[in-house]
Amino acid sequence: KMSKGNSKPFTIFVEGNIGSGKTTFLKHFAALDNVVTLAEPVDRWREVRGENFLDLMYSDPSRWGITFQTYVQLTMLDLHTKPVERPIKMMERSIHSARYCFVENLHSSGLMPNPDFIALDEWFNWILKNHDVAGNLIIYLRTTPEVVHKRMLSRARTEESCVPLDYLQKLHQFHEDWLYHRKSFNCPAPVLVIDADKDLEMMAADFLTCEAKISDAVANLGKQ
Ligand SMILES: Cc1cc2cn([C@H]3C[C@H](O)[C@@H](CO)O3)c(=O)nc2[nH]1
Repeated sequence: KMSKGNSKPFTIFVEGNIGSGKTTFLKHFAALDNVVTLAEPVDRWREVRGENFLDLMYSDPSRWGITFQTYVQLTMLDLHTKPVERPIKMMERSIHSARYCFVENLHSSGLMPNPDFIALDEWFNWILKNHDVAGNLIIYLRTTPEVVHKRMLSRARTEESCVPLDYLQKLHQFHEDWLYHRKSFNCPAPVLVIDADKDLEMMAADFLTCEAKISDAVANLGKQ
C-alpha cells in the first residue's frame, strides 16, 4: 500500500492521435480503485476567461498556435505535478506529446512562426530541467489516420469540423516516429502499443491485457 504523499505514483501517459479512443480508454481504467485518471483538460482550453483558445488555434494557427500551445503546456504541467492519493496516476497525453507531436507538427508544416516555436521550446526545456514530468509507462493507442479522421468527424467537435485528413496524417507520423519507430525525440518511458483501430467492442480483451501488464509493471517497480 502506498504511504501517503511521500513517494511518486506509478505514472502512465495514454498517447495517440485525435480520435484514437483515449477518453474511452481512460474511462475503463477510472473504474479501478487503485487508479486516478486525469483527462486532457480540453474544456479548460475551450473556455479561458471568455476565450476559446482551441477554436482560435484551428481558425488561425500561425496567429494563435503559440497562445494555445503555451496554455496547453501550462495545464499539462499542472496535471503532471498534481499529487494523487492512489498508487497509479494515468494521464491523457502529456507535456511530451504536446511538444514532440503537436508543436512539432505546427512548426514543421510552417503553421507556427520560428520565433514562437523557439520561445515554446525554451519553456519546454526549462520545465524538463526544473520539474518532475517523468512517467513510468506510455500506452500508445496506435491508429490509422483514415480511421481516426472518420471518428473525429462523427464525434463532431465544432472546433475540429475543418481538420483535414492531411493534418491527422502528419500527427500520426510524429506519433509513429516518436513512439513506434523510436527515431525522433527522447521517449520518456517504455511504450506499450495497442491497436486502437478496432471498434470499442473488440477492445475489451486489450483492456484486460493492459491491466495485467500495468500491474506487472507496478509490481516490478516495487522490486527495483
Ligand atoms: C498535449 C496536447 C494535447 C493537445 C490537443 N490538441 C488538440 C487536438 C484536438 O483537436 C483537441 C483535443 O485533444 O486539442 C492540440 O492541438 N495540441 C495538444 N497538445
